[in-house]
Amino acid sequence: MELTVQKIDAEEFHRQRQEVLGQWETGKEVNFEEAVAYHKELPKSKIFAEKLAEGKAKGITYAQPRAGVALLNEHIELLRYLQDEGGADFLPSTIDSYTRQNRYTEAQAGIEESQAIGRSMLNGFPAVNHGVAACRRVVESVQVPVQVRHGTPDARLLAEITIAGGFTDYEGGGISYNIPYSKDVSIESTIKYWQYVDRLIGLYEEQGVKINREPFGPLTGTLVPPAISHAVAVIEGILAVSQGVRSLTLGYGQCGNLIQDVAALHTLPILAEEYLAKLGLPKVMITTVFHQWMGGFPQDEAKAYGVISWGAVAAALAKASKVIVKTPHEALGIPTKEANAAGLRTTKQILNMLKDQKLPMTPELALEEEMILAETRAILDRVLDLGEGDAAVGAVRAFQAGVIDVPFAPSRYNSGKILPARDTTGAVRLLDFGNIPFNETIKEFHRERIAKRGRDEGRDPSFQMVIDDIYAIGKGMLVGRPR
Ligand SMILES: CCC[C@H]1O[C@@H](n2cnc3c(N)ncnc32)[C@H](O)[C@@H]1O
Repeated sequence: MELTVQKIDAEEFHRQRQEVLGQWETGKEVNFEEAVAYHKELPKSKIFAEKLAEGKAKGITYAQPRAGVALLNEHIELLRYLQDEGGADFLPSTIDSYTRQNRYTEAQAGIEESQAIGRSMLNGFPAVNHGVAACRRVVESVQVPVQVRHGTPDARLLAEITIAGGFTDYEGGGISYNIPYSKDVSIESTIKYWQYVDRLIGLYEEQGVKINREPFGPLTGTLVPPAISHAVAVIEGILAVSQGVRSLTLGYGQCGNLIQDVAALHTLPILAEEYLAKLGLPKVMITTVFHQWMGGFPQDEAKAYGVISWGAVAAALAKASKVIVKTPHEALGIPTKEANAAGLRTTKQILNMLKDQKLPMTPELALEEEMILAETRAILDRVLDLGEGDAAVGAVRAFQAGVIDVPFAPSRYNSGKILPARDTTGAVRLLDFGNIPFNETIKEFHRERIAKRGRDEGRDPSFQMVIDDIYAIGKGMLVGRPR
């Protein structure tokens, strides 16, 4: 099938579906018509898009953790704990790494090992192996909507199983779950895999079943400038809506400078609506998700709570629809349920205290918003030029040309020529622009701010700044100042 943004035709979808449902034995549990009927029985309180719409109308910022363990009963116990003790407004099921790589045989071995040893030997919930009925037990065991969170390049079977299993939100995308998660998988192949996922959700939507889609905003989560992650988020939104998705949560990973982060959250939905309209695509519900700092964390738990709190402040002042919460065990590994719940309570304390405040518009905030809009438009317009109007073709060509370039990405399909560094206020700028299509005005904006940092620190801007910034937060700072 040649790459196109156009809706997958019914025959091609059906052909793929036979193959996908045969990839593991639990695929035969999926019955689309039965699953539609199951979804229609779900109470409104368990439908992600409905709760997001309520929150959007009331200006609420919801809190959601990441969480997943190998065995079904323990996973349910974990989610209930995060709901009851953490106050989670939404729940995840974070999927294990074997399942993310379609290695269901190893996932099965991990389940058996976990049963034998009595603790989770997988770093997430192996939903494909557990199957549809088990997913429904998860959904029926909690009071709030549940979302599939993962990092799967070929996420087709996982989508079939979990959506038939009652999950009402599905994270990821053909770019955002490739570039940061794979080394050697073509962008064309993962865009196609994810067009299947979005078409499946389009088919549910056509039956009146709302399934929300959340492209993975942070990408590598390491000094990713807002315009880069916004460009990917908007493209994945275009690809999803083109297949029939009607409810999108677009995401952004905290960078750490409050003005920049608030400007990023304000501009993301504006850009999405602008480009969906430009391409003549239908209006859809757009919400936003703010990810608390995705880079290196301090080991000291008190400092970790500081980072978590700062992420909660930025999410609240940006009026994000949802914030994804970190835990004080971030520097250590998979958090205990107690640590996970603690991160949630810290976050909700901040959200509750700040819910009646907002960051006033200032010249600095207005300028930051103007720059993010101009930068993202420069990238997206070039993507559409390269694709001759087709966002799917344009995305592949844009990565080939380095027009989209994600810092610190493992994928060999990513140019890796750009180099980000913080300016003296901690905002993320570009030290090296690679082939990103920014005009001289934009480049000067970045250069002069990084030059100012150099003067403040008595050193020439260099790669050392980048290295210092990568370790800064883990060492208790934001800007990687020289010792
Ligand atoms: C984008 C994913 C990175 C983040 O995702 C967290 N993460 C991964 N797997 C689990 C899990 N099984 N339970 C709780 N958190 C998890 C990591 O800590 C990190 O913050």
